[in-house]
Amino acid sequence: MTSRKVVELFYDVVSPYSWLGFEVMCRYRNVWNIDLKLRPAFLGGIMHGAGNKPPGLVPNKFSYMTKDLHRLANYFDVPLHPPSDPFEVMFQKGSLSAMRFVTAVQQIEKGGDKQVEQVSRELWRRIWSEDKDITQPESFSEAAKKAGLTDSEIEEVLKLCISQEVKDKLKHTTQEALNYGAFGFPMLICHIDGRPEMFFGSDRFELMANCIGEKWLGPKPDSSASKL
Ligand SMILES: N[C@@H](CCC(=O)N[C@@H](CS)C(=O)NCC(=O)O)C(=O)O
Repeated sequence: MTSRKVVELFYDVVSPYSWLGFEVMCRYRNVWNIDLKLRPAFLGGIMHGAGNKPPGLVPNKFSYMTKDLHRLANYFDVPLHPPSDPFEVMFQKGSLSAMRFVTAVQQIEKGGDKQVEQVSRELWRRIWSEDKDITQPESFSEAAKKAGLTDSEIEEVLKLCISQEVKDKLKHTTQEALNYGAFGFPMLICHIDGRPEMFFGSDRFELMANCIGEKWLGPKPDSSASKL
């Protein structure tokens, strides 16, 4: 039996704070004694289901977040640059089809989650670094190609992502996040002694490390400290 603690990361590529949390967890997955599970979900469904509103809709929060994200991009060393029209990108175009695409990638990936990791990263790069579209099939193809999927895998995923099976899977994961108490992303669930402990945000790693008996070594832990 493994002694690794299971840590689930619920995220949506529309969320810049999720990108930060995602990169940190990917850096720590071989440093901490954890089994990281990537849980792509739909932030719009979380907001609706939890009766919450995106923080960017409050003007003062929006201008604070713009500065905050600039500082955090440097601190975490993630190439985050807001799109020219964040409102259009986040609230009009949204991420439903993108998250169905990521869900479909997870569905076809057998053994590990390298492809889900790379495709998620490429979609974040498009929306939150390069100001590119993440709603059209051509955009998904480009992201998946950069992530290393073959042409036939991309064709399969593009078919799968409009299927009822994938729509239901994304709904189900989003509902699981709500059941854990989600009201926003990123959300991390640490399974400690059979109990799920929930952490919200990319700014709770020090506390989370303390709860799982690990050390927070800053945003870029030396991978030579790996326990593997
Ligand atoms: N303090 C958190 C903020 C995270 C955050 O604002 N996430 C947004 C999505 S990008 C959200 O879902 N917010 C819900 C809320 O603040 O209630 C962090 O540093 O990561």
